[in-house]
Amino acid sequence: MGETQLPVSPHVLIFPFPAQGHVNSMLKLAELLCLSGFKITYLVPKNIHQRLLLHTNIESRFSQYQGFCLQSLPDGIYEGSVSTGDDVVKLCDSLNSVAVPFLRELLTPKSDWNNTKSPITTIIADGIFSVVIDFAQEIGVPILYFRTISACAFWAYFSIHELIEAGEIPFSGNDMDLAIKKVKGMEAYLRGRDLPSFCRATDIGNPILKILSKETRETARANGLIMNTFDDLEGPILSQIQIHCPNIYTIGPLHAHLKSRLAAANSNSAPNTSSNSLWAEDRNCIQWLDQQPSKSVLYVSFGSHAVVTKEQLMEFWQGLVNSGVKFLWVIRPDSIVDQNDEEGKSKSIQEELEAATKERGYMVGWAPQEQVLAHPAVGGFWTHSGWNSTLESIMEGVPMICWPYFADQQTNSRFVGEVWKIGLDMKDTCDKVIVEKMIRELMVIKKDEFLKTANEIAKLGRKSIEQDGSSYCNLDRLIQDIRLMSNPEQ
Ligand SMILES: O=c1ccn([C@@H]2O[C@H](COP(=O)(O)OP(=O)(O)O[C@H]3O[C@H](CO)[C@@H](O)[C@H](O)[C@H]3O)[C@@H](O)[C@H]2O)c(=O)[nH]1
Ligand SMILES: C[C@H]1CC[C@@H]2C(C(=O)O)=CO[C@@H](O)[C@@H]21
Repeated sequence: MGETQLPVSPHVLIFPFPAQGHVNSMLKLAELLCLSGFKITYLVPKNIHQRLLLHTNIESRFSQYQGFCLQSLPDGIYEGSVSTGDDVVKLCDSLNSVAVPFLRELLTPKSDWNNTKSPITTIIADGIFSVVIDFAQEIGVPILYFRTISACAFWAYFSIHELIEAGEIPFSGNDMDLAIKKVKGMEAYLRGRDLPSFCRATDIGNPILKILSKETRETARANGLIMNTFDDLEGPILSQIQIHCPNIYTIGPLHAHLKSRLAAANSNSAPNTSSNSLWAEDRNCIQWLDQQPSKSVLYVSFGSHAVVTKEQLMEFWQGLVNSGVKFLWVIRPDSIVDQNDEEGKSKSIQEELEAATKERGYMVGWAPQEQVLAHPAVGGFWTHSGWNSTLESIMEGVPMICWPYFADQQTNSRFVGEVWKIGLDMKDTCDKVIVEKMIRELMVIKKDEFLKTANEIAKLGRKSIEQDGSSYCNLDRLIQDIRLMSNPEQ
């Protein structure tokens, strides 16, 4: 009589690019998979590991799931700021050289780690780590990619090859408004200035342009592509991507999807906060918001990489104050660039602004953003158009002013302004006069119009994560596929 084998329990290794926007969404996915009983090993550099322990409730949150392990990478990974293409290259290079040898040692059948844990049955790697595809194929473990950006930005990156071939990049003149024709499906509205910022390089040998173009093309080699978006938002672009990467799981917006699945698992009681912040959140701003009228406050935040000069900061501040609209402004401690040599001076500028702002606004170093955007007093979001921020704003029906800083943000902001029509794209030139004009347009002159469209899209987003919605079904399919990967014979 043959022995019946017990099904192997899925154990997923999740490996995000070590930056706030990536760690955040991939940790939300980790928790969703934990809810299905999967074991998860979540791999981050030591500095990110420490910051998660310091600023979030990750330990208590994940203690309810058996088999969640926050695993540190060894030393040798670039820990400096990531605000330019060169910084990104340094970080990618260090990860590529440290991570694979470490994984090889960790996952070797004889390692102590492997003997105390069950074997890894699937790897989910950030969609810019093709070295991990090579490694996964070498050890025979299925690999899924998770690209944390929008489908529209992904598709623009994917098309860099065609853009170069057609001579659309590098740009031949100074006209950034010239229509771009070689990103299929976006011919009607994409201009040079809307391509991911690294496409502005004057030389096709530019390292970050080469890396992101190559890494994006490699996606087709993974067993599937997970995306934090929903079909009703980016359907036509997803169809373009699907021609090259047929197995796509659109399961977003992940922050809202996790909230709703946690509520269902806990019989609808409000879930604990799932903050994944790498900075300490200043929660006092919620009390300040409680005192403001409905939809009256503009929330201002530029995410985790953007930096501004002192001059830019002053222009922004004057535009904000002149608009007459109240604001809640996040100024990250490390976000003013000329701080290094004159730290005392910049600090005093920040303090000066804070003192002068008391009448009209409130400033914090880092906010509980999801809660802020859900607050009834918030009527607009001046954002850098990072993809998590964009999705969080969309789900709360909050219209946006976009000031894209780098990478995918240039493309996201075009979609917000021109395709979804839920905000204004303020890219490239933004002095105090433009800032004031944009704020008044969003928060006063066209307020009702923007709120109406934003609410319509928010409704579609909510529908996608309800039972039988597209993202809900795709997450179930992903869970099912990971189970099958663990038990290929069944
Ligand atoms: O005061 C703050 C500011 C931000 N956040 C959170 O931090 C995250 C920021 O993510 P995102 O809006 O995506 O911006 P970045 O941190 O800049 O994200 C990087 O990663 C994203 C996903 O790949 C890209 O879209 C961006 O361009 C890239 O800069 C969001 O979840 C916010 O809720 C806070 O909790 N408090
Ligand atoms: C620092 C940025 C370079 C590329 C990464 C990215 C992507 O997936 O293309 C998006 O935003 C960033 O955090 C990364």
